[in-house]
Amino acid sequence: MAATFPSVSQPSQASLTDSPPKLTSIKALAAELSGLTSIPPGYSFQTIPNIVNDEALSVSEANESIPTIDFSLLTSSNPEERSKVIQDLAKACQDWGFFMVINHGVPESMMKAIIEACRAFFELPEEEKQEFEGKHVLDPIRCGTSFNVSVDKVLFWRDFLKFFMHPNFHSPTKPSRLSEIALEFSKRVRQVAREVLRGISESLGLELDYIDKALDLENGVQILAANLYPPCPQPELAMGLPPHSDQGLLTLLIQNEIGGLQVKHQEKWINVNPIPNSFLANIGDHIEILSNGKYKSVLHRAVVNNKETRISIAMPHGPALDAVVSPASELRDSVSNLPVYKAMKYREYLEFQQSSKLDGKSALERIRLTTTKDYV
Ligand SMILES: O=C(O)CCC(=O)C(=O)O
Ligand SMILES: [Fe+2]
Repeated sequence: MAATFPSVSQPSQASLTDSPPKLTSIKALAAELSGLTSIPPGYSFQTIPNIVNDEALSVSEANESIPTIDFSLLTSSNPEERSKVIQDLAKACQDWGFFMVINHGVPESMMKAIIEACRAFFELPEEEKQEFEGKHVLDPIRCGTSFNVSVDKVLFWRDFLKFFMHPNFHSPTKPSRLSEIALEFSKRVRQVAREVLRGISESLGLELDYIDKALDLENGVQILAANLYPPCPQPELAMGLPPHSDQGLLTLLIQNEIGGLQVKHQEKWINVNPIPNSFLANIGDHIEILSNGKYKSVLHRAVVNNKETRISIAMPHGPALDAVVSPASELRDSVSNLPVYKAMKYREYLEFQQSSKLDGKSALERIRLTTTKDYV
């Protein structure tokens, strides 16, 4: 659907004409607003509890305690090194759900090239980007603004481009170099994700290839989700992306040098500034389901700033669309042996999460089994 902004979102004191232009991206709106000091009311979370108000008070400046995983040790032939990194991974997943992956072997030049190619996509004329405006969450290529303009009550200060890179590779045809760069990059990143998932499998006490086989990762879904957050005149009132967890198994994220990602850890928002040339990895809802809650997906959000454009590229890696995900029987509670989550096809979960309001961990809560009648 075309993202025609509601009239409330038009800038009140802007030099816009009486019939407001059809703005389809926050990039276009930010350009319209240039030189102004306030945002349109349709972007203000000021009156919405728990979004920008009280939680902003507890932002911690430090990110040094976010764990680091040395990827090269995951493929080490030295059993001691391997067992140490599996323990590190178990601790990172249990304590944080987030970790930085270093020494992963993906060339830095490739990481920079994909960020620049996505930036070039966002800089295309609005009409050209609209060719790639998907209608359905499972459309292989989709760009737009906010999260889901048909359900977002307040709009997010964010444009996005999403495309499926696996099991079938898709990519916008413009700018011309994007497709070639994304194809090569997707293969390299997928190898990293699968190796980390093998490590996670082992760290849970499962067979190395348990996740791979149980969830048919040969046909696993790999998406590239590029996010653009232009400078915002009132960053304290707006939000790039609200608190949410990711749906897949493992997301690998890269970004330009501008901060904005915050991770919720022990009831505090922690600013994350990834180490250059690393991937920021996080556990998605489907690891929480598979591990029956032993590893939990973690809330994170993107805040905006008034100085520079931030670009991030999140690459969620999930099960195959038709894989049914349920808690591994090996990991169920040893006393009651009950699964905590309902079994569900990945496709259905994706449709649900992506078509509703992005709201914390509400998608996962929907399949949580809480009463004995749930089990019959
Ligand atoms: O921009 C960011 O750092 C966060 C992006 C994100 O959480 C997502 O795309 O799921
Ligand atoms: Fe996310």
